[in-house]
Amino acid sequence: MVFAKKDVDYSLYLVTDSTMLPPGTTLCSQVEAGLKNGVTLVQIREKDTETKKFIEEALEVQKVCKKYNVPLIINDRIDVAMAIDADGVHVGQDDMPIPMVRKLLGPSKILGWSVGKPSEVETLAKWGPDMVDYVGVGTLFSTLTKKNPKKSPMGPQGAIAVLDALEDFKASWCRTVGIGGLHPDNIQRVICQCVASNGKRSLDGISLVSDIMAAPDACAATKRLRKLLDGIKYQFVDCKLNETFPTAASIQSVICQVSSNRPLVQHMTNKVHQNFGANVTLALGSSPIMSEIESEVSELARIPNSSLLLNTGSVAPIGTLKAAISAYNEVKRPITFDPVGYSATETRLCLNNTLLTCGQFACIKGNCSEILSLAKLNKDKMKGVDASSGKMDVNMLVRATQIVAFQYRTIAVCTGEVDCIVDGTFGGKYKLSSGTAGVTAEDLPCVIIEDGSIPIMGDITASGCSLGSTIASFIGGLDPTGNLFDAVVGAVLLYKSAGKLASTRCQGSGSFHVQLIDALYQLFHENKPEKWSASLRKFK
Ligand SMILES: Cc1ncc(COP(=O)(O)OP(=O)(O)O)c(N)n1
Ligand SMILES: Cc1nc(C(=O)O)sc1CCOP(=O)(O)O
Ligand SMILES: [Mg+2]
Repeated sequence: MVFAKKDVDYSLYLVTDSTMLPPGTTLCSQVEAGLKNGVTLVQIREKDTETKKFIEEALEVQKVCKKYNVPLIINDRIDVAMAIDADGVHVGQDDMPIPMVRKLLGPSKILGWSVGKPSEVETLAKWGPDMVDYVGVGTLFSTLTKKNPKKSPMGPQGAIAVLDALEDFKASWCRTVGIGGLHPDNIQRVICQCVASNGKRSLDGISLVSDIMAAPDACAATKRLRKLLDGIKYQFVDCKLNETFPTAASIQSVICQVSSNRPLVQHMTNKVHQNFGANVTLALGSSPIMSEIESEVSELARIPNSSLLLNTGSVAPIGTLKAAISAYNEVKRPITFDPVGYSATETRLCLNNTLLTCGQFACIKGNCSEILSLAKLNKDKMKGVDASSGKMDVNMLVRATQIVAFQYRTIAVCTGEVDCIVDGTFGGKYKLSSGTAGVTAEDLPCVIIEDGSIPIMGDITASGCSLGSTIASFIGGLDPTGNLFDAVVGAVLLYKSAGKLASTRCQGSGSFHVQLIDALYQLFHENKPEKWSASLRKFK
């Protein structure tokens, strides 16, 4: 049987591994459970099996695949694929070269290649459409399944680079599956985030081993995966996404919600910010907890209206930060991420990039240097952990903020004399293959907030970090019917207006600290956004 290549469904691609079978199951029983419940492509990958047994197993699996009219791919072994007339082969960078494999297989068989970087995409594009039919894009996340891996986890950002390369090198025929450490807690985020910058393609499917092969109930495991793949909405917070543009009235409503819900704002932050952040949070009718105890993050995340502020100036162990991200994502509670000094040092760059692959953030905020670096638009290294000096072109800031919002499917905030806020959540919508149907970062909703310069804001510690406390309070205090974009915009508008008000009342930086808390308290409890000094306008 020859499968027409254009008809191959890559959406749920099971790769076998009989070394992890649960008791009472067999290679074929796990494969059949998958096929019955939505697996669309099967690859037999038995790295430690002798040829004779491998052929026997492949023939059995082939029989099951034929029953469900699903193609069978053989891993590595072109000889076995030819011997049993399998539907295709998958090889990696260290296996037989693609042109040789294609010559042996002939033109009609499906040929897959493992790809981890754009230069490998350039090669396949040069070979043209008769060589590689699909690529396995990985390793997305760390996995124990692939022994002695040669590639370190690339995260969604690495996959985006591969998707961009496929578009740049015009390899439109080539399909894509993500692979490596894929499980129900990260699949929707991967499909949502892994979109080419031109919006024209996302992954065509996900490929996995242990989530099905090691599942005691492979039927249920496959059904769960199928449901995630066939969904259209990735609701990573229990409030509304991307509804309308913020107005004074909608911001007033946010403040009413925060007042009545009194959110618990867990701060994982630097020592300098802790005390001031706690006082800012209290001024906003919210309840701060400065906890970096890993064993209690799950409990805290489950408290109604919990909200996590993750400021990577924190000295908590990375394992604790990762545990906090998972805990809040698991219960769909918001995380505000502040990548302090994003690329100021190699250590910070590695820490921030690692955390950015670990979960979904409701809001990513940073100063213009941090946002420019996150968007990979900041050529030279950041100077220290302060925002870069000098005026920034607003168009450049907007572009960088839109890129960050688009790539992380988040609400991105770029702070400075002019604040820029972009909603990259797409209302939580996601789709295999077609990405955002061509919608790009430049098309994202963007607002600008300004109130003239407030130089003294830069003369106190933790003023930027405490905007994080304000955002975390506002998004944590939302009702399920509340809107995330309204809350983030409202927080930034309030914070800038309070800064301006405090600057008119203080005698110096010492009293400015106190005046800023007073101004936040006053404006919050008055709740008259239409009277605030900062201006809010749509960009474009
Ligand atoms: C769908 C898919 N993607 C990647 C791989 C990995 O192949 P390779 O790099 O050749 O490594 P081994 O699987 O041979 O260890 C794959 N098998 N399938
Ligand atoms: C077979 C394979 N290839 C990978 C790559 O990165 O190319 S990762 C991998 C194993 C994936 O197993 P699991 O779904 O259990 O994480
Ligand atoms: Mg291989």
